[in-house]
Amino acid sequence: MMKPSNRDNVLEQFHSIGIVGAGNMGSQMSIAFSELGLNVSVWDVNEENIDRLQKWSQNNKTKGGITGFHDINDFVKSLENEKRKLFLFSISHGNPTDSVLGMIKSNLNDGDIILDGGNEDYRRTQNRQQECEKIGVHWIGMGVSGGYQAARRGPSLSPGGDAKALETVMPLLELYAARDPKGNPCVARIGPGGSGHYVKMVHNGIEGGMLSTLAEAWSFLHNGLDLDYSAIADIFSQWNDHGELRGTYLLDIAVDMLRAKKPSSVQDGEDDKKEHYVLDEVLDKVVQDDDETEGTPYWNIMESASRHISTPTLATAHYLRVASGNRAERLLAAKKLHLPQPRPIQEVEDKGLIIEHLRCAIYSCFLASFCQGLEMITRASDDEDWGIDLRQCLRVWRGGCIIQADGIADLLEPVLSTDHHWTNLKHADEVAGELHRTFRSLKEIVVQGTLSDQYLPAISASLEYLKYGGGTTLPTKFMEGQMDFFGAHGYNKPGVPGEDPGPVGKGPHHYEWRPAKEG
Ligand SMILES: NC(=O)C1=CN([C@@H]2O[C@H](COP(=O)(O)OP(=O)(O)OC[C@H]3O[C@@H](n4cnc5c(N)ncnc54)[C@H](OP(=O)(O)O)[C@@H]3O)[C@@H](O)[C@H]2O)C=CC1
Ligand SMILES: O=C(CO)[C@H](O)[C@H](O)COP(=O)(O)O
Repeated sequence: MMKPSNRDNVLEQFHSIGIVGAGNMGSQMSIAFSELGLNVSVWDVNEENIDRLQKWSQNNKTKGGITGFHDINDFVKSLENEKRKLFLFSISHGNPTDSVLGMIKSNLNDGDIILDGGNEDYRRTQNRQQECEKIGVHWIGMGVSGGYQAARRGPSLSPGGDAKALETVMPLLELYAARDPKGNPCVARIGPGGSGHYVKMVHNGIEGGMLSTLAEAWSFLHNGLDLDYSAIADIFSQWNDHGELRGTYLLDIAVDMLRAKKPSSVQDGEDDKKEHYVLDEVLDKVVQDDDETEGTPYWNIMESASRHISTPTLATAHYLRVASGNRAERLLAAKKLHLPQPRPIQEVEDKGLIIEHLRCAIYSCFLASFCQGLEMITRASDDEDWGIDLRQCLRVWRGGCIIQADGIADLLEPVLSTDHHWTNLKHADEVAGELHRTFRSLKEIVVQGTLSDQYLPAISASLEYLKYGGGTTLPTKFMEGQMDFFGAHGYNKPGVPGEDPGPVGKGPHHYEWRPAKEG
């Protein structure tokens, strides 16, 4: 935990910060930094956002104060008195970020630092780093996790970029970041280049796998076991309290979400003394990405495919979202397909036992999501020479972020604390032991769920991931034969040294399975 004297030292170095963007995240970051004692200047292309924040600041005095600007040049000028200007961007990724950089670039000086706290494709981050380097400015791609509330009380941060610039800003970031249960700040220097944004992208991939698994579990309990929201909230609360799923942020918020009720209005067709669950006014459409407002799950899929990492839980979670987003198309397909809908599981002898299987299955899927994500990070770090230490990723994810899962972090911490270079976490005895132990439950849930037509995309993808990711004789033997038949792609032979198992590489053998007809 940072001592008060350290805090004063930090504030001696950083008097002010310029925040670009006053939307969900930027507005709360502005308040947080002014509460820490910095003078906050803030600009947003959307003037209403600035006016709203300015009004808040007039009614709520903070230590440092907040000054909103409509004019971007005045905004940059307000930071001129500092030894170096420090900016924090929190706006839409891609072209909007490029356009704002373009607007302020001529007013930047050698030594200025820009923290990009939005989500971003790491390659675009690296392009900006190169562009800024030419004028001595440091662009740091910084993953920020925990949502708008954490942006105010302290998020989990994964900054990546120039080592010296990172060293400069770390004391301030440590002051701002969330704390883990031991009081350590959830921020670490991830590495050079776009490594920080890469790690945040993977965080969001794991987040997707966990979100889908939990949504499927909620539906299983509600439709398959006929439990009401209040009963499901109680179950989630127990799971979050102790055992392998303890300290899982998404379970924690699920409990409150399942209990949230509001008065029904006359427009709802109810009399105004009645209440309804807020969840019941939420449609099943997840539209981010479908409407181009996000990119992280999509980047995850592209990344895992291009780096040859099998990430079915993360990918399938995203495809569920995509299918959910286009509800009109889905409803039309439903009319044509006439498929059975999720229904109560028949002849349940022991509901408690199924619920316990479900708990273990969720744990297995969460663990599978972490394995897939961490494997992506290792591969990218090796390819890009980033030297990412997985322990630091885990440290950043210990508190304040969406994928906080104390039980899983406690399992992974000793594994990652060894010097072993983990390219595949299923090779770790502790992880493999847990995946083995929970496998039967995972299978049981997929079987029971399939028989009663539950939705199980991430859960069944995790089961298959474990089956084929740890399989000894896959059906791909047949696939490889067919590919050699039609494409002369070559194959490796069983039991031949250098081929079995051999490196990942094209086999030297070809067979004329059906000799071509002459003439
Ligand atoms: N919400 C969350 O939980 C988290 C979000 N993030 C990331 O943080 C960033 C901000 O997210 P959030 O605050 O939720 O988003 P908001 O939509 O609330 O805010 C985005 C801001 O960017 C502005 N913007 C859009 N286009 C441009 C442009 N061309 N030039 C300048 N500004 C522009 C928007 O203005 P306008 O209103 O006019 O569109 C808005 O003020 C995103 O990159 C997001 O991925 C990261 C972690 C968590
Ligand atoms: O970054 C986040 C959380 O960590 C944001 O909430 C983000 O908007 C989530 O959306 P997506 O799943 O589309 O990335």
